[in-house]
Amino acid sequence: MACSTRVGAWTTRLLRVGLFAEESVLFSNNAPLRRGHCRCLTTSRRTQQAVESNKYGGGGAPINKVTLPTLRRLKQDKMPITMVTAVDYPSGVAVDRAGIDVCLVGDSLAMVALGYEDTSQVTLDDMIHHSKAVKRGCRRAFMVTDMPFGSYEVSPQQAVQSAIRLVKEGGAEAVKLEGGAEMAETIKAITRVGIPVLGHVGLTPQRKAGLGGYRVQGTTGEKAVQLLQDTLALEEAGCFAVVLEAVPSLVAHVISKQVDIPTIGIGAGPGTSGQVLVMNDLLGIFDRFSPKFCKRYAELGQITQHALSEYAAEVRQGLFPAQEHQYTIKPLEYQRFLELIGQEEPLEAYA
Ligand SMILES: Nc1nc(=O)c2c([nH]1)NC[C@@H]1CN(c3ccc(C(=O)N[C@@H](CCC(=O)O)C(=O)O)cc3)CN21
Ligand SMILES: CC(C)C(=O)C(=O)O
Repeated sequence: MACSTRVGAWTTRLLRVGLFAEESVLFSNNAPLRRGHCRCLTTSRRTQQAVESNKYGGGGAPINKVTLPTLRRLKQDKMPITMVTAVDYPSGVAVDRAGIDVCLVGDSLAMVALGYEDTSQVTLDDMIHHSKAVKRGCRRAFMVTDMPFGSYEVSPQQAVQSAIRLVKEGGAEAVKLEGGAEMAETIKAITRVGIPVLGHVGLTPQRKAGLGGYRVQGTTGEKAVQLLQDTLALEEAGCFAVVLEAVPSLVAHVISKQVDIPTIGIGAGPGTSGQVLVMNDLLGIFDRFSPKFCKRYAELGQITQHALSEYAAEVRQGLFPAQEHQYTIKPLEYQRFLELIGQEEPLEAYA
């Protein structure tokens, strides 16, 4: 029984990778598998079809597009939902190629892409501009855009108008907004016009000043109850999932068990239905702060710095461009060129 459950989970896992990764090493005939007993799955017809169908059809939606039912199914199958932020076309492409389920155009782009101190100054127009770029690269993942501070708090009407712009102009498939029970009416108004809403409780960065900084939330019994009530209110209001940010793992786990919708954690431990990180943090290209919850999977900041310094040094030393980076002209044409401009002396050879 336990064994078949495990194989079942692995079937799902393998199918997901096959469905979503553009060049899946797991499916090449002699690629090593992490679990030997699942090798038979690599040759199953369904899997093969999944790999072959993993191509974008002429301008239409990719065959294996992630939708709300996909996310519900992942939670049902106890498969962790993966979510990461993107801010532009290349990061959108990277999310899609990695087979990430949800691509968040988070308002953290204020800090990681625009250099603001916090997320308070980023505008709806900024979010639309970045969403458009991400969407051009990210077509398979489900794209959610953050409603920026000031674009939804005034009234449900204001929120609906802003959400419609994010969908219509930015290409968002859903919107995310921060806050608990007090946002219920707003969430109902947005979902009523057919726009899915992702909730966000715990550390809500747009309320940084009110929270007294970027601090862990729900750390007392009473505060944890409040967090649970807020999450239940968001579910009741119609959110398709809720982000839990910077809360103790035990609290996030209990909350996740109490709601039917998926919970996506950032600094909320492994007991949620999924995880989200800011791409710049996990790639090591943001160094203004490093929250405890962030794991750096690469040091691209260092790699970038090294590459740029080396380029500058090579240009200064005359090592770049080398022969292989240059275009040529036929000798006779070059001769003709010199004659036409009346230049008799051939130039000195390059240094
Ligand atoms: N690059 C980036 N990554 C993020 O995760 C992120 C942003 N930007 N911008 C918007 C918010 C701000 N976030 C933050 C920022 C700092 C901490 C932080 O330093 N937290 C302390 C907690 C201290 C405590 O309360 O004990 C930590 O040590 O993790 C947490 C979340 C999350 N969001
Ligand atoms: C940290 C994530 C959840 C976010 O809200 C953002 O990137 O803005």
